[in-house]
Amino acid sequence: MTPAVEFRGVSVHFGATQALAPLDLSVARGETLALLGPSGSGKSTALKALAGFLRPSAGRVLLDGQDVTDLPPHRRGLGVVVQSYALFPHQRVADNVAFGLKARKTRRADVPKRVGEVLELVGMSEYARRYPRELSGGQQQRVALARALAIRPNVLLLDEPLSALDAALREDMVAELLRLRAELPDTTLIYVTHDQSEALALADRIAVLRDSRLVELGPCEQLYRRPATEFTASFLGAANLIPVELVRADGSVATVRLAGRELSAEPSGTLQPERPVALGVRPHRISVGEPGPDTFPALVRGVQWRGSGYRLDLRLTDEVCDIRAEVPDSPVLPAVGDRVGVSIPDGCPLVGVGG
Ligand SMILES: Nc1ncnc2c1ncn2[C@@H]1O[C@H](COP(=O)(O)OP(=O)(O)OP(=O)(O)O)[C@@H](O)[C@H]1O
Repeated sequence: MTPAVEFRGVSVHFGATQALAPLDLSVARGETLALLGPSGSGKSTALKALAGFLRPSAGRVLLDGQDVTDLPPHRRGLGVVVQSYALFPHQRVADNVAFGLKARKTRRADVPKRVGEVLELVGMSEYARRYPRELSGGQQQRVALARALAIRPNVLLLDEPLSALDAALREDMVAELLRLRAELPDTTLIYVTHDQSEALALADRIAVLRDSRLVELGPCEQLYRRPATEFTASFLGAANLIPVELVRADGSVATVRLAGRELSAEPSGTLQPERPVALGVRPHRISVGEPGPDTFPALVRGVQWRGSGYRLDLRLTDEVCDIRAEVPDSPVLPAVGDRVGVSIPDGCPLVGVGG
């Protein structure tokens, strides 16, 4: 089937700076793709090239199989929501939402009905006559969404849409977006974020960007459970990367050695024979207890209360490797300076390091 969105070798330069290395990426109709990466990794640049806000230095952008590289933004038929809601302050909510419809010369008589429909969709019907300043941040963001949806776009682009909101509101908005998602099954959604939990919650697939390059692309669960690169492992879920020695690799199972003990691991991606490897261990999968013959000796270097549990900063003493553990609240909690025993489960992903 023809992809809804296709980047074909799209690259962007600003003078000598490469903001986006040649990107090849297809997004299916109805799919949600998250572009995830740290600040400056090229996410917004990719989105702007797609929206037509900047012209690629090379490559083509296709929508539904049509080359739109030379079309201005308003002729691409995309819905766009950016971080700062960019509502018109002197217009009421309903007029803000109607803006795109009028610009597209929608029949006058159809405008109020369409505005009503999308305000209903985002749960803002009662606020149609308010001004943006009379709304909370979350409500303004809903209006911005309604405005983008009013033109019934096949593709909706969201650039860090929740980053101006506080943590609790962000979580509510993720739930809202999921509900909206279910109501618009044919709309393709491209969601730019540096927040891995938003990407995991919303996306079907995640494209991980680093230093202007796509480093990994795949379904959320695959990237989380079997990241192919150390970067994805550490960025998506903040895995500890513990250097280990590869004893043998046999398809989907490998045996590794850490501090003289063997563990089984799951190699993801291709392991290069000469390249060092690391075990990607999520902080919540590490357990901490009394030192014993089946545990790795460690020194407690930091204890932080996190409400629902504790974060422990530990040094594996045999390996001189620092790791983080997240442990539930417990009556017997280690203190800084304590010597403890760390257990690492079998089956953690094994990734190549460097290169
Ligand atoms: N107009 C510009 N002129 C020069 N360099 C730019 C311009 N826009 C972006 N860049 C550079 O291109 C690179 C990618 O920027 P981009 O905004 O796409 O990153 P991002 O991943 O969206 O970051 P953030 O999460 O901080 O928004 C960065 O190194 C940035 O400094």
